Amino acid sequence: MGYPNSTPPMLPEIPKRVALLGSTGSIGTQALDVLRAQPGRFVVSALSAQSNTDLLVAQAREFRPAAVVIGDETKYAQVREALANQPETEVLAGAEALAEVAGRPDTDVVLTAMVGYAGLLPTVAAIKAGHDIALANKETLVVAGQLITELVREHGVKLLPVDSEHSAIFQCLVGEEQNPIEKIILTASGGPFRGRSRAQLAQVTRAQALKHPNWDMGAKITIDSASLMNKGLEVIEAKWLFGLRNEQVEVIVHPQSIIHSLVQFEDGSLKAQLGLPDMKLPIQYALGYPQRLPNEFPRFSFLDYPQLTFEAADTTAFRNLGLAFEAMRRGGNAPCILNAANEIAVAAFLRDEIGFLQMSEVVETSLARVSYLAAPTLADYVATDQETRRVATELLQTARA
Ligand SMILES: NC(=O)C1=CN([C@@H]2O[C@H](COP(=O)(O)OP(=O)(O)OC[C@H]3O[C@@H](n4cnc5c(N)ncnc54)[C@H](OP(=O)(O)O)[C@@H]3O)[C@@H](O)[C@H]2O)C=CC1
Ligand SMILES: CC(=O)[C@@H](O)[C@H](O)COP(=O)(O)O
Ligand SMILES: [Mn+2]
Repeated sequence: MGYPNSTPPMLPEIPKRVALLGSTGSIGTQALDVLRAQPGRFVVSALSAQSNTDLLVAQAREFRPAAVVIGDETKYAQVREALANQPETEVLAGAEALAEVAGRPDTDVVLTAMVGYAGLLPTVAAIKAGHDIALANKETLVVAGQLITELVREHGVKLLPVDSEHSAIFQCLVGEEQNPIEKIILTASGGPFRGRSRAQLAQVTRAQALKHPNWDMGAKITIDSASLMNKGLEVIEAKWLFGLRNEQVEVIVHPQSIIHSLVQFEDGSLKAQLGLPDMKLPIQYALGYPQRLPNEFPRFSFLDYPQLTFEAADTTAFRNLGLAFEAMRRGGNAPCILNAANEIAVAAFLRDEIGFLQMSEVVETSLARVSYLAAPTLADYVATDQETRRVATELLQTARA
């Protein structure tokens, strides 16, 4: 007996064409592992990196996409030369080329695995071209959630979450189309500094912040996890992905990162998705959707995790989570300001220029200083991002002087 109305999983007749933007990063390389393990189901139409030319070239040689984009234009010649004997792969450079490639017609789904605000314009181009989006780049929805979700509806494309919590919620919602959500509960690991006071957080180092207890991720998101800004960004991401009112999104700290998130329906029933902390599953689910593809990923055992624990998030010590909730409630361009200021602050922390707590100060002051817009256009978001980066950079310079 199978499920009612079920059909057996079948190989698609034509492989799905995947444009993988940010292919050299943590999500990008894991996505290529997923594709490699599913021969015949997927082909890679495009790959991109910002500066890691060696890995981008190696990936291009293996996957033979129609296009590769190197973000850093000074590295164009190096990539072009390395791929000179591969005429089927066009080499391009720069941010505009990335958006142009994201909108090419030789693609079915664009996996946005680049980090930061840089995800916004390629995602807009991909949606306008009618491509489904496998969204790892949460900053896109934080910056411009309303605009992106309107574009998604207008162009009739799918917005498939890759972020583990949002994938969990998405998986819980399959088959529940008739049933409104009462609330969602996003789980947070609490990061490496869970339980620390503000006085203790003032002393933590970059090296400590880069050691996430459960996940191996890129540097920016790892710092965001340590400061709980990651959870704040995910709250805003969830609001837009699932069409929720602000008060329908909650956060609970769950240090083991086994329950990836939960949905509560109007009858009080809670559904959760569980698994080991491994991004390959949400990446594969988004790319294979609606199919669950067989794989060899390690399996979860309850006996290895006899205790799954929960606690409240400390928004006094971890100011960023409260700031993100405030930005979500203000709406308009406030989340865009939050995001840009945070990107500047995290980069400064990673350069050892500011302390851990100063990151929240930069975000809070930027939110107070940059002009608020209630109904921003795409051009307004671009301008807000630039203005906030200028303000946040000035704040850092003043603090150093
Ligand atoms: N890592 C994870 O487990 C998870 C990540 N995410 C989200 O996925 C996204 C990617 O994260 P992650 O893989 O960890 O990040 P990484 O830093 O590991 O990788 C980022 C990728 O984006 C490229 N890149 C960097 N800057 C730019 C730019 N300005 N324009 C275009 N491309 C750029 C990098 O190229 P290069 O290598 O050349 O620098 C690299 O390919 C983020 O939005 C993150 O929040 C969400 C859930 C989990
Ligand atoms: C893997 C993933 O989705 C990350 O966003 C993860 O959620 C980070 O963990 P915390 O932010 O909960 O520490
Ligand atoms: Mn996440």
